Order: sequence, then structure tokens, then C-alpha cells
Amino acid sequence: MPGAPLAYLTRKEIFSACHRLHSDQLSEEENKAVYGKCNNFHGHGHNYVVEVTVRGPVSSDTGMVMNIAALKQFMNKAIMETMDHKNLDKDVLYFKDVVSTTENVAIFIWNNLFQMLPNPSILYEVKIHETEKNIVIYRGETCS
Ligand SMILES: Nc1nc2c(c(=O)[nH]1)N=C([C@H](O)[C@H](O)COP(=O)(O)OP(=O)(O)OP(=O)(O)O)CN2
Ligand SMILES: [Zn+2]
Repeated sequence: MPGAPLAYLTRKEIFSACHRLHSDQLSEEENKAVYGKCNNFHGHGHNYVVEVTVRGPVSSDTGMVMNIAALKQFMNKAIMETMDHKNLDKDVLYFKDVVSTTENVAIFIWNNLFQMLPNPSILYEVKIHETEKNIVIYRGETCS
């Protein structure tokens, strides 16, 4: 809709999960050197704060970019049902061979939502606060 106002809509969800940073591509020693305390055998947990942003025209009919109720449902499926109160490395197949860094969790969420959204082109950003201090943003971009 050329000329329609373009707005950014963000919804936040919080999920609790545990993980261990460990790569099968590395030796035990290399894992300890690369991941330090995060490679501890029994793992650790986070309360991940996820912010999903969609971007699109504000419909003159509904006054919405998309219904937050719909975004909430998609995020429930893409995030809460798949990862809340789970062990990412043992309960989520995606992380069987992918290291459960926050970068990869953001990519996983993006991929899930991209497949679910009726109009995936409005998906703009997945932002994850792994801790108070560690934040990752993914926008579906690839390096050229
Ligand atoms: N590039 C990444 N590096 C690290 C990630 C990650 O997802 N991507 N994750 C971790 C660990 O999961 C860890 O739990 C977080 O590390 P850390 O910074 O030690 O956690 P805190 O912020 O709580 O520690 P502070 O001492 O308060 O900084 C590590 N690296
Ligand atoms: Zn961690």
C-alpha cells in the first residue's frame, strides 16, 4: 500500500530453559577453552526475554500492522511450546547438532516464525536478552 504509514510492532515473551554450550566439532579441551563455565557438564539456565518485531503498513481498515492476538499465538507456538521449561540441547531437536548460543536461539525462533506467519515478509527482528547484559539481534540477514 504505497503511502500507507509504516509501523513496527513488538511483542515480548519470556521463557525459562537450560543449556550447555558444547560443540561436537571441538575436543573436550577445546570446549572448555572456548566456553569456559558455560561448558559445565550439567549446564545452566536462563530466563530468556524475547522481543519479536514485525514491520508493515498500518491497515486503514483495522488500524493494525497485524493483530497482536495473532502474533501472541504464533510466538506461543514458535517459542513457548518448543522451549519453555526445556533443556534446549536435549529436548529441542534443532539443537541436537547446533550449539545453543543465543545467536542460534534467535535464528531458530526466526525460522519458526517465518514458516508460521501468513505474510512472513513483515517479520523484521528477533531480539533476545539471554541475561541482563547479553543481548542478540537477528533480522534474517546473511553476510555477503
Ligand atoms: N556469543 C555468545 N557468547 C556466549 C553465549 C552466547 O549465547 N553467545 N552464552 C554464554 C553463556 O550461555 C552464559 O550463560 C552467559 O555468559 P555470561 O556472560 O558469563 O553470563 P552473565 O552475563 O550472567 O555473566 P556476567 O559475569 O554477569 O557478565 C557465554 N557466551
Ligand atoms: Zn547460557
